[in-house]
Amino acid sequence: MKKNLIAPSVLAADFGNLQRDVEMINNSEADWFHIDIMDGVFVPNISYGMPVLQAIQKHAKKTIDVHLMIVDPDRYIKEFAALGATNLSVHYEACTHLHRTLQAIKAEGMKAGVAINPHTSVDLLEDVIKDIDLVCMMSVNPGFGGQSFIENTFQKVRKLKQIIERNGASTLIEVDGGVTDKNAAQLVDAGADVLVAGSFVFKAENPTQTIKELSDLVNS
Ligand SMILES: O=C(CO)[C@@H](O)[C@H](O)COP(=O)(O)O
Repeated sequence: MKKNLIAPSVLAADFGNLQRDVEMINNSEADWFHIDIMDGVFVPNISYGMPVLQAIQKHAKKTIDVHLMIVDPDRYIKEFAALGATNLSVHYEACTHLHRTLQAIKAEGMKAGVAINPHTSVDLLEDVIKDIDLVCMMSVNPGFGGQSFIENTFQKVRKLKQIIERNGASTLIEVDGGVTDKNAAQLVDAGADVLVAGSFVFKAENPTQTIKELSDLVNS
């Protein structure tokens, strides 16, 4: 049976205690670190950039999954590779030559991801699906943590799973935004492989236990 993965979103961590929260993820049953990079242009918020990722990377002992919410992401592919990113996801809506961008990410030794906004149809990925290692499906409008999950995501995940299977691709489906214990099992049933959770983990009284419960819920 495949393992469904949990990726806590560091955006919801306590930046005053960042090393503590990184160690919490290291010592938990989480699988990946999810890192949100926002430029204030592609999305109406600015998160953090290279120096913070460098600080996280110094202590992180798991896969570093970087989600770029920036315009013209090609400019920074080499830098994210040098900073230790394992996966690099660019937004479909931010790329003019998506296929070329995916090749450039892979050429730097990273897994190539494509993030899609809630309004973007999964059908647009069919012709490039075999080149995508990971689809980061946004289940909120990107830019902020703590938003409510958009229910239409379930049918998008099902449809994307069909596209992946029809094309014999091995693309992982990651769902990002508003993930909780209320929708996690249904997302995995629909075909999701990776669940990103920010507020649900970091606002919990016991984040380590919450990660374990979420992982158990989708791996039982
Ligand atoms: O990319 C984003 C937001 O743009 C997400 O990764 C959020 O950080 C997830 O946070 P929650 O919705 O789980 O609080």
